[in-house]
Amino acid sequence: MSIPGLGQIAPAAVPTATASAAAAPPTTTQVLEPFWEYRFEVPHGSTLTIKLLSGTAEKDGTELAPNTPYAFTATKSKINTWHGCTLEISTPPSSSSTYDAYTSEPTADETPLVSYLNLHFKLEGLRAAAERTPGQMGPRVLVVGPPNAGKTSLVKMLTGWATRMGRQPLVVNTDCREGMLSLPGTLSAAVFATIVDLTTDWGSTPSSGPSAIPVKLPLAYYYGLPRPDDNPKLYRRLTSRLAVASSSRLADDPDVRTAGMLIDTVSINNAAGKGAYDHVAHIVAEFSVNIVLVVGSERITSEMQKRLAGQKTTLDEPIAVVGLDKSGGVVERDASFMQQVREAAIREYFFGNAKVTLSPFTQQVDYAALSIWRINEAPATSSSSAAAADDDLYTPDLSSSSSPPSTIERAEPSIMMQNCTLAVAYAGIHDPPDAIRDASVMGFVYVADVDEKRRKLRILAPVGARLGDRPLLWGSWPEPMVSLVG
Ligand SMILES: Nc1ncnc2c1ncn2[C@@H]1O[C@H](COP(=O)(O)OP(=O)(O)OP(=O)(O)O)[C@@H](O)[C@H]1O
Repeated sequence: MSIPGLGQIAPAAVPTATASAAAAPPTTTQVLEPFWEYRFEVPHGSTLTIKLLSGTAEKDGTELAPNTPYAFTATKSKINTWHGCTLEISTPPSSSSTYDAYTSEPTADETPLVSYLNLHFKLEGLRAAAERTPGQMGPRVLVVGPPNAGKTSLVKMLTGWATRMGRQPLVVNTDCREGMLSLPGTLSAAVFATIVDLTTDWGSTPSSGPSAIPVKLPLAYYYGLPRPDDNPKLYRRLTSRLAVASSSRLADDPDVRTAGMLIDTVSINNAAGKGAYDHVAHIVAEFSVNIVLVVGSERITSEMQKRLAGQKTTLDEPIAVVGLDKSGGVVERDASFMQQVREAAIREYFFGNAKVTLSPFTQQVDYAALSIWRINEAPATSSSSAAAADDDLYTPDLSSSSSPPSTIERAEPSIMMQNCTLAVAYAGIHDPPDAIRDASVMGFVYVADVDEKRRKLRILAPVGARLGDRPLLWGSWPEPMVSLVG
């Protein structure tokens, strides 16, 4: 069997479990030659444990410690090696299923990992140059591409490699469908100065419990809708807020400034119209992006080159658009897999994971005690998009002087809120709607039950603070869960 760009697949599983050890987890060893990668898919409810027996290996840029078991669940990913390694793979009997494991032929000029690593060294050169020149910023890199191109994986690898070289990049997630160190529906940014917990996506969402891996505290804004086009004005408003906060973080901290930014984005699919490119152009302008990486699409690469031709950043630097190959190993994650991932993230936020158990506080709250604000969908109308279309590139229309009308409105609690996750805004309940809309997120609460007769809500919160003191933002993403508590 052959995977485009990665040559011949050579299954290299060598069973080591003996027939007599029937109760022991089935264990195999995988021997990986230099540049090979081991791909695995673990469904929900299953666990796959990987231990590095010898050599060196990494997952998305973060090295595996030797002889340490890493348990993966509900994930599709890979372990790769530059120098060769031996991995021990075990699947506990309780696992309902596991997928086949593969290794790929070591073809250095066919694996995009080598070009990704070269790119990292190029970025490293820019960081070193920024270090030599006081006040200069390191690269601000934006990763775009079609769905399932490996964009997030690339951002993770560049982050992992940068932190291993002692850099402290600011990593920004503008993909509202997935959360980074936060729940889905949020746009967030965090400085990565230490390693990522490689059994999770980006590391766990900061919670009230202890953690073995240093916790990264993100700055997050709640968008609460699945697509930027569901409310383009709000999406741009919040990305602009995030950009302002990110730029000031870079200005304040020389280590972060020289490391620069790595920004993940929402996918641009084939049917994407001008709006999708306008969102990208907005992010390029607001974050002063000087390198746009396009993964796995010549069409998007040439569209971006056309749109950004001759453009300069606010610092008067040219903007480079670089097309990169997609890895043949990237897998599609279907809607139900992703829904389970979102549910697991919410569950983990309140109840912890296999390593840390959390006990959320449950409170009965009167309707009248809460200040809840609904985030509405407000797709661009044809007249407003026509107005925006008069310029091929992004025209900044969201400066603080021309604030858009508020896109949130006061909501009376209702049964519609049952099983919804609400964001707690860093604002006062008497603040004007625009200030509440623009506020960053303190945390989340979950509506376990709505009693319409008694006009009470049963709410789960990670800490026992009074809920009436802060406005709560109610969006439609992440979607209501089946039920978090019995
Ligand atoms: N070489 C690989 N081998 C196996 N799995 C991989 C490989 N590269 C990426 N993946 C997995 O493929 C899935 C999709 O990758 P990723 O999330 O990076 O893509 P994306 O372009 O960001 O997706 P989206 O369109 O959802 O934003 C992830 O589960 C990722 O871990």
